[in-house]
Amino acid sequence: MQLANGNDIFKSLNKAQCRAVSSEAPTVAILAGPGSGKTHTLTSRVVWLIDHAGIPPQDVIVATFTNKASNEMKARIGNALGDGRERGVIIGTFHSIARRYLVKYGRRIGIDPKLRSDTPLEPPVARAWISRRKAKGTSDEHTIRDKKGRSVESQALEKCFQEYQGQLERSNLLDYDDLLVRCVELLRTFPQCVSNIQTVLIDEYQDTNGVQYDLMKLFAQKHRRVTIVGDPDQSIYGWRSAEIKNLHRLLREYPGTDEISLEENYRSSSCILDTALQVIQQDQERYKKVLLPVRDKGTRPVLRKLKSSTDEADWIVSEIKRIRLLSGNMIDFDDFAILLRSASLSRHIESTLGREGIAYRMVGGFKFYERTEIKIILDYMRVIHQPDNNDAFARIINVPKRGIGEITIRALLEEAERSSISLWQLVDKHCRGQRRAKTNIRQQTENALSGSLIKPLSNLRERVRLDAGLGTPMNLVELVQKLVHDLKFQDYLEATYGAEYESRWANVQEFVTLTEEFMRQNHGDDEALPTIDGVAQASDDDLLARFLSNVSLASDKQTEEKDQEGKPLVTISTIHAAKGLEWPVVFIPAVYNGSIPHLRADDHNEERRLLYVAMTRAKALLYLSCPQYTASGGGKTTELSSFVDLLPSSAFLPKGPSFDRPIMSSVAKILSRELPLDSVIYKGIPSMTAPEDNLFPVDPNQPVNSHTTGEASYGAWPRKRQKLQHPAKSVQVAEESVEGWVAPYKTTMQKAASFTVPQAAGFTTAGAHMASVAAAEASRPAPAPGHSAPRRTTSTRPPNQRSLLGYGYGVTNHDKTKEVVIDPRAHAPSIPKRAFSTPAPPSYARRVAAHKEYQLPPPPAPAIDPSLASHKLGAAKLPAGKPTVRRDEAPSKQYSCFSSSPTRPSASTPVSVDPKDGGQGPGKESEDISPDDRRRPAASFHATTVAGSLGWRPGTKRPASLGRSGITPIEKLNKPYKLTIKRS
Ligand SMILES: Nc1ncnc2c1ncn2[C@@H]1O[C@H](COP(=O)(O)OP(=O)(O)OP(=O)(O)O)[C@@H](O)[C@H]1O
Repeated sequence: MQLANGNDIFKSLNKAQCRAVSSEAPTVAILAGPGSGKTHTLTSRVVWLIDHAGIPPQDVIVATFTNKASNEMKARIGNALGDGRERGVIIGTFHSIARRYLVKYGRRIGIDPKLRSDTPLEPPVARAWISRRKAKGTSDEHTIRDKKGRSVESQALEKCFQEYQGQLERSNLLDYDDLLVRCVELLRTFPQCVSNIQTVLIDEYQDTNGVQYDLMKLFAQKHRRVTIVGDPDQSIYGWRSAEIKNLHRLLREYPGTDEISLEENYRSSSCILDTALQVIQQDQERYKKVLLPVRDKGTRPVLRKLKSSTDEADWIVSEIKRIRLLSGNMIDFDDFAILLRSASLSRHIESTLGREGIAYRMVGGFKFYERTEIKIILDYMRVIHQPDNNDAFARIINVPKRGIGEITIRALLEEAERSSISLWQLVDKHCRGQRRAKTNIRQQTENALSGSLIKPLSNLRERVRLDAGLGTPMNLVELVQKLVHDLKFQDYLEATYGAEYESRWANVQEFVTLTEEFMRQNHGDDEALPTIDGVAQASDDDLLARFLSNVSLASDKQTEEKDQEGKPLVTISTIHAAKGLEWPVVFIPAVYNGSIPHLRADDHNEERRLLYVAMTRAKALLYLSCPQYTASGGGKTTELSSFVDLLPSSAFLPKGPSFDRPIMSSVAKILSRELPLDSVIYKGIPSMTAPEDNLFPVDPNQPVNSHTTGEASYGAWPRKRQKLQHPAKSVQVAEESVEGWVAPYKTTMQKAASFTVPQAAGFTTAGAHMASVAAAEASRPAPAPGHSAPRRTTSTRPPNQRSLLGYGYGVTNHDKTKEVVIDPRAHAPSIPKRAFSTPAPPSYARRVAAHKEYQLPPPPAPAIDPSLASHKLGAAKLPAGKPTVRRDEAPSKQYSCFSSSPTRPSASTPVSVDPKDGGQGPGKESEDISPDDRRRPAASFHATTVAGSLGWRPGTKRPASLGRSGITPIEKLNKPYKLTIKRS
């Protein structure tokens, strides 16, 4: 059908969608599965009704579930109509539409147009009861049970309800539920208010509750023209009184409804859809319907098992980076969503994203450190640490309530300022009776403050201070637990937030876990600076101070991210808030019993539907994960969610897929995007990047690969800064696959004199490193005559891990025969296989010697005062000038974190790296250094920082990565080749 502006809205619709859009029936019910185009169809129907059926936009009401959905829908209608007519459509959530009617016509039922909404109500049980009573609409069920399952005396509640309502009316207040209830009252009493409305359309109908159903009917009372779209399988708001039975009610009350089902899923790959359907089909009572995939098969969803929640977060972030890199940025950060059953699960993921400099947005809630309950505890800790922190003290002085009003707090602050003392000191003086006259603080308030704030906090302060000499000091975990206990914080949350309290309490528990982890990771003085002769250092053993500054850095980072408009952001969302949305890649962490299905959920079918909703948000790649323990180094053991456990193991891949060309092409096809050329993809990949999901073992009981193999990776930073390993091991990695070859060019590593000196534990300079390596090499006993030097291993890659060189070319045999054969591409016959077989690394000493052949630039003026040149690194155990340890005695750990990483243009990395990384990442470094460079090991420099002429010397073996023509290694990666590496 051509619109007036020439657009054809039917062009993007299938047959069933076209029928739904142009149905002449007064009532149309479109019931279909996820991704079948319900919202798309509803939007098109609005356009059709306005443009084709000629209904004036202002006579159309469209109710959506969220403001975001209504904004999007309005934009789409506007795009199709193209002439601004969409501005007339009454579109919004039920609440916002109801509010509009009450503001315009509410006076008729005694509502002042300047009505205000929302007011806090206590106690919570009564509040929940009242809310549910209002949500039921005309339903007459007025008894409920409280949280512990006891039936609540409805008479008493009724009285409470009447008093509550009376108070609201006297104050011209409407609470959230009232908006709907009073609008129903208005439209019943004065139907003429909606006499113009010709048609009503409802999105996400399965989540309407009783009063919303009443409203829908009242909006449409004149013409009884209603269109609804919904999916009973996606009903996830039962806990908010959504009623699936509204569907039957509609069919009963609107006979002749045109029921249309949409059977094609346009969103997800067929593999994702199959697995999601297997989950929802476990519910035997559901309304069955057909849902057929339209998209490519794609790859199977991943079910990844990890050791702990911390590992889980690290793995998610490493996978995000892997996908982004190996897709050549075809998939960017805003294509990823991490969907959580509860917001309290976000903390590890937020902190890992922050540490990695990846910006994210939080949908459906606040970021962890911005949550009220967390802010309160932190403020208490700040006051304990520094009682003179006026801001923090003023925020907690009446939280929980101590009978101090705003006016008193202001008066106290002013008095403190006049007297040039802190608020704490002032209140302390009042409480001791040392001060009286100037404030209006009353005696009983003083007592309350003294007993509930000053004394307990002073006491805690004494107990956490190491220098108090009061025996074993209280540690951070004990401090938080004691605070939470003494403040009766659980009761406070319950009394303040009612039904919402559980998720807030879960955040508090998560905060306790955070302190436990902090304690585990900070038992030593990890933040030591080099000691300098004659310059004394203060001891930094105040864990509370360190903890608080880490938190500030992390939360500053979150705040800064607010300003990153236009920048692609990873989305973290609750599953509930993700309804109706879609992303190319979706992660669903914490898939264990207790999380999903949730510990306190009554309705397991609704929990299953939640998982189904989450899984069906994914277009091309879907990842589920389950940590073995809920926290690192301990925590509770978990059990895989029974919804997933019931599925055959063949439904999932045990780890992320290999993103070779065929797989990435299929992903591109599903997303209708263009996959960049291999050469473009390779250019963006730092050398030595592990192309596989191999950073964590598939069996979480096995040790973590990255820590044991030292394989370079773009994965997460090690949680704890690595101590300096013996240099010999680093050499081994640096020399991988280039034995017998003398570097004919200078590398950044050889310009060690120009490096800056990072002064943190675990770091050394490249120069120091090279000198010690040369010394180690020199101290190696010469091989006996007739014996060749012991052969060094050519790779530290584990047998099951593919080299980056193999990416995109179909590696075969890689762990069975210990031989990696990278299939040739047809147009690469000129490079003989043997030329690249088993290249052995040259000695590092020879490379150092080679480096001497080149003239180094004159050394820059010393950055450090020569008088301080005798400084020694504190915790960093630097090798002595002449290492005595022989290479073959070297410890097996590999040092993979050189701070002397050269600055590299970070063209493909739009994320600016914040040196303030929450104290959990690397030390302060140049902001020019891209995150990838930060963790690029020394071994990788040679491929990317070539400064001299290229080419290879006759008589030496050509390195695998350097072609005959002397092209740079990275260019070589962009060319077709055939490579065989024999692993000895
Ligand atoms: N006929 C079609 N041809 C191609 N793509 C379509 C078609 N119909 C819908 N789509 C696309 O399918 C995806 C899902 O559509 P939409 O969000 O409308 O589905 P939905 O049924 O409302 O999903 P859900 O119930 O899961 O929220 C969107 O990306 C949409 O553009």
